Amino acid sequence: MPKFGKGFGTEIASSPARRCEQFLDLMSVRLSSVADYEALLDKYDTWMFDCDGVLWHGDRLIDGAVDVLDLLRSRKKKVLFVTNNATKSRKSYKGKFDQLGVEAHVDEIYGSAYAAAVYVSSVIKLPKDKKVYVIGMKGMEEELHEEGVSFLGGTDPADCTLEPFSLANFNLDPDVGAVLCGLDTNINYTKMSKAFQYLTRNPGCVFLATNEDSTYPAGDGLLPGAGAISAPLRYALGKDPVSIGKPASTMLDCIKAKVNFDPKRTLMIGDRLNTDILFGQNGGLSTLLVLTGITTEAEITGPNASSIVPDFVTQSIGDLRVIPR
Ligand SMILES: O=C(O)[C@H](O)[C@H](O)COP(=O)(O)O
Ligand SMILES: [Mg+2]
Repeated sequence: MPKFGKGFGTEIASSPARRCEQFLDLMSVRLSSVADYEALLDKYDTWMFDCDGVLWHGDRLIDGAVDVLDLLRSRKKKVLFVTNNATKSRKSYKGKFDQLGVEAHVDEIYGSAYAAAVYVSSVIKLPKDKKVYVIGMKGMEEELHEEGVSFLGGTDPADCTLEPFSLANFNLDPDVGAVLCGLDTNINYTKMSKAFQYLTRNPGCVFLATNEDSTYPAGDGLLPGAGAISAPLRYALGKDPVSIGKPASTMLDCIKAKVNFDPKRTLMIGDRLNTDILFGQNGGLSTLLVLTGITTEAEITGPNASSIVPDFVTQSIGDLRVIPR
């Protein structure tokens, strides 16, 4: 089983035994045999799946993903879906799973729109008379509504426009206490300008992002992600938002509030090192990287390998189909 290096710059221990432990601890394990995959099944009771790049590309399922999810459920494993994609609410994600013929239940689905709404209502406890200016889509609005948080912007036609933005005609809403920025395929200068006004003119207005993924794997290739949507605001403001999605712990806190699981017997499966794998590591989970999404072989092997090193690597989640039913 080929192995390759984890982090670099680790102080090499003096004793041979400790050196050996260090060496093994710094290595990922590339899964390849039925025994490898069966050992994962024995070791982990809870399986947390990232979605884009692991289960699907856009609306195109990754080959074998459904079979593996069915296998896990047949073995009484707890299956959870943990996505940074804020375009859909938990309920509308359930609709996507249904459309794709994948068994999933709303309380198994945790998206960054949900985590952001919980963060606004329960972590920063935005006062009820305050509002959120949304750069984002329906999913974000549905989750904010579900949490009883007032909002403006988002899918409002007045904001989804390519008309020139007129500052002279803009009425600043003094009740906006937060700007929440997520993946928004209707992004435009009006939304950026309004968000900028709130963040520079409303005292104490907080800058939040659902997640910071630079890109995401859509059906036919890569597209700019939520991180690319908030980037112009970061640059204009000269400050970063509080990012709520993976790798931050907020998402795991939302899951812990609803689901009992043992982190030591939980496996996080993802395609992006700096969100999914780091999220797992931050939460004390084991991590499995698949190469069907963002991360490439070159990022985990060779001289420029990332310092974020998953516990396990396999080409695709579909590889686990070899496990006998
Ligand atoms: O915001 C984005 O860039 C994408 O929605 C995000 O990368 C995809 O989320 P995932 O299911 O991979 O966490
Ligand atoms: Mg992904």
